[in-house]
Amino acid sequence: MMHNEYRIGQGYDVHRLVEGRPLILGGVTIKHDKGLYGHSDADVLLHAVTDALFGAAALGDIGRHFPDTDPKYKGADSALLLSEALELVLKRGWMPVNADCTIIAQKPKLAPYMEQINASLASILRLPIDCVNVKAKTNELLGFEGREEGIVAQAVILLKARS
Ligand SMILES: Nc1ccn([C@@H]2O[C@H](COP(=O)(O)O)[C@@H](O)[C@H]2O)c(=O)n1
Ligand SMILES: C[C@@]1(CO)OP(=O)(O)OP(=O)(O)OC[C@H]1O
Repeated sequence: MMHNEYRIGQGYDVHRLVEGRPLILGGVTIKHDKGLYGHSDADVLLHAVTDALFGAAALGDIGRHFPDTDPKYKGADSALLLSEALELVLKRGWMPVNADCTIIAQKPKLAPYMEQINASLASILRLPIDCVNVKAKTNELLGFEGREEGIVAQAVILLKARS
């Protein structure tokens, strides 16, 4: 039984930028000389969105459901993990209303990829395109993001009771 009709959740993730890895953001491969390091495909945006989903449904966090000690998740496609997270949330009686996200990346310029990233995220979340918004910011050369040592993603998701 639902006590509230709506729930909000937020997610955060960071991954290191290293040479010799692809850069995948929101399920989209971005042309760049470095990529994100992780046990999985290190899709920092999808990890933040997954945590926002789990948070809104009070289901814990991504590491609880998909532990980084499990060889099963080595090189895992984070789009599949987010789809699994969505199934759990739907089974709990919730459905996403909208998602709003920010990627903090000094480089590369993400504007040319934004339409594709939004479409990819909307498809994984099974939401209309106008219910998903991804923004990009540099960090004005400040801190580890500004030094291009890593990329951060933040996400907020609203859930609505299905019944
Ligand atoms: N990796 C990025 C970062 C930013 N953008 C776009 O540039 C705009 C200005 O960013 P500032 O950090 O200088 O405020 C931002 O609103 C994005 O449209 C980008 O495409 N890729
Ligand atoms: C999905 C997982 C699985 O190993 O991906 P990682 O690449 O380890 O990324 P991180 O955001 O550090 O933690 C989430 C993990 O559960």
